[in-house]
Amino acid sequence: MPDTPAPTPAPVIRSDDPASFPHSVLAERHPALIRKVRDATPYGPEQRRALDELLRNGTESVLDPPADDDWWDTWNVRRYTGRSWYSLPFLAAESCFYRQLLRAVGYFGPGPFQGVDPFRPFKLAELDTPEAAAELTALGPLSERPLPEQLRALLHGSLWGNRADLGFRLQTTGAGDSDTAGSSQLVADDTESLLSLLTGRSLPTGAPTAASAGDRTLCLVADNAGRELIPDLLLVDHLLTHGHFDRAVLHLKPYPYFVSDATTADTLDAVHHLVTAKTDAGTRLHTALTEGRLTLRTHPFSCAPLPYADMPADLRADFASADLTVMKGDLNYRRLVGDRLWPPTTPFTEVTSYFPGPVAALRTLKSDVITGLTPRTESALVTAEGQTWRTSGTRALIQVKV
Ligand SMILES: O=P(O)(O)OC[C@@]1(O)O[C@H](CO)[C@@H](O)[C@@H]1O
Repeated sequence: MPDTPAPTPAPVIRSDDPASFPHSVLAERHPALIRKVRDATPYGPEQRRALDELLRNGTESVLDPPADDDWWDTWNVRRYTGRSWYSLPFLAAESCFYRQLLRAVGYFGPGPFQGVDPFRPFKLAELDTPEAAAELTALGPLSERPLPEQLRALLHGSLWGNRADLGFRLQTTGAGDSDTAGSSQLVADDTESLLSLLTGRSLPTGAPTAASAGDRTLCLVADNAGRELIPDLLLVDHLLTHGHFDRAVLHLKPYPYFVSDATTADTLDAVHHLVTAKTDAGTRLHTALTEGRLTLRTHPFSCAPLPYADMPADLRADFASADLTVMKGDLNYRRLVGDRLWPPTTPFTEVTSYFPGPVAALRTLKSDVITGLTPRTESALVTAEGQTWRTSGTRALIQVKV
């Protein structure tokens, strides 16, 4: 079991306040997701019964972990047995829910549905949308722009690709499709520092990057499949193709999680999609995979209900050996800074100081946690919107810790 995180003054986010965002996730989003999963795949009576049971007793009753699944012991979550789901840390409650959902559909087997991703129908549909096609069409004109401009556009494409994961759309219908990226401001913007780290130049402050010349490794901790993973892969392709990194390691989920989180199968689907669309990037990514310049990692901790501060030694060593780790998305952000109600002006660099090496967060704001705002930004947001900016998915940030 990992070490317990150091005590901190900021309270852990829970779901027990009925007016809170986390409560709505457990009370509304999870039941909606069970129904969607039930409708999307012709599961047999056994799996349907288990899904109905989860719907009936799921988050409304107390936590009842199965005796024969050691995931609950590995991450020390069996200690929550008999407690209301709403009393758990939000991160743990969600993680336990996804574990129960996968068990209900027989994902862990044995049986005919072993390894069948209940979210795959939604993920594949994502790749088939007119919006996804338009994004690929835009690659042509982009390739004629100067390289620094391309990199900046691909970086922001990867950021805004996180705008609306499939789970998010269950609750805020349509929010993910509206063109909010252009009109929204970044609430924190370390783009210049990140570009320096990505290209190996010295930082705008004049300080040299930690990266040495040559032999550079990028870790990209992916978030969602489909329309987020495609721009992530395009960014990785650009960085490898133009010599900014020699190797990239893509961290993925070992099995389906938080609806649309990317797995190995989703990554292969995305690369296949890029190849079928006859993009040069697709061909290059395919080759990079076969040559080992792009490698895939599926560490079990990626589906653990814990913050990165508790990561095991082997994962820590992975990140420590990278010249830069890029964390994509809201869930990774929650795990990176700790899923706590920090005062919004708490420095990002302080809460991530434990991280072994330079790390960047690219995230649209879809949950309460936030760090690294200036007092001015915070008060402007609150004056304009109260607290809705925290969870609406219309704001974003780029933050860097060197
Ligand atoms: O990591 P992602 O895909 O950007 O976001 C995951 C997410 O939708 O899931 C949680 C609610 O289920 C929220 O915290 C968050 O907005």
